[in-house]
Amino acid sequence: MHSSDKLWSEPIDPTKEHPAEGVALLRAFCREQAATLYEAIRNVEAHSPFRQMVVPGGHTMSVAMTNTGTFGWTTDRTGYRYTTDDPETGSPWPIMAAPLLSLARSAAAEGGFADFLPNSCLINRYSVGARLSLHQDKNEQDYTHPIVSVSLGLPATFLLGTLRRTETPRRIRIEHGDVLVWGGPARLIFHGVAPIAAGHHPLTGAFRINLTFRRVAVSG
Ligand SMILES: O=C(O)CCC(=O)C(=O)O
Ligand SMILES: [Fe+2]
Repeated sequence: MHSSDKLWSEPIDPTKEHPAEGVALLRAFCREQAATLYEAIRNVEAHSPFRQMVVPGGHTMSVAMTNTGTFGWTTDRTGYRYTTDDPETGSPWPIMAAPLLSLARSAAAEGGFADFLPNSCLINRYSVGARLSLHQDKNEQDYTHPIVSVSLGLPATFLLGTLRRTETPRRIRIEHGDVLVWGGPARLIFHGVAPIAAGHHPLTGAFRINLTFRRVAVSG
């Protein structure tokens, strides 16, 4: 039996950890709603498919991405940006579904950031071997709002760094249903994801899915 097969019958025991100042790790916070969240993701994917984007250096990312919300994060050879339209379809990014928005808001509040109103949700899909190198989230222009980062499906090793790129990040195992919230003094921490190990998850199959909710400055 896969260890992940047990997930649905295990008692839900959410716990809150504070791995660093301004960082909250909400264990199993959205496990009960995972199927509803995943349905919303599948609906986004039907309109704006996952795609592997190219970074300015010319390298193709191993993570496949799409977006939901008013603004979607994209990259191509010319740089990183937020757009209101999906460059692949020419249509606006799909509207953020109510269960996604309410999860982001409640997780932020639980993490100490009341009244978070995200207008962007980047959906990252990791297959075996996919990774995200150490980076800061700094394309949003207004850093008073936190980041809410939701994990579904296969587990991952999250690399939790500090405000300095050269400091060795802590390795934190993140599981299906866990939510990480960071902001305030931690808003610009370096972070990343180690290569995903092969596995099978009853909800997402061969993938890990991450939802990264942000509030992007509307003008400027
Ligand atoms: O997949 C994750 O857990 C992190 C994603 C992330 O850091 C990002 O999309 O900026
Ligand atoms: Fe990030």
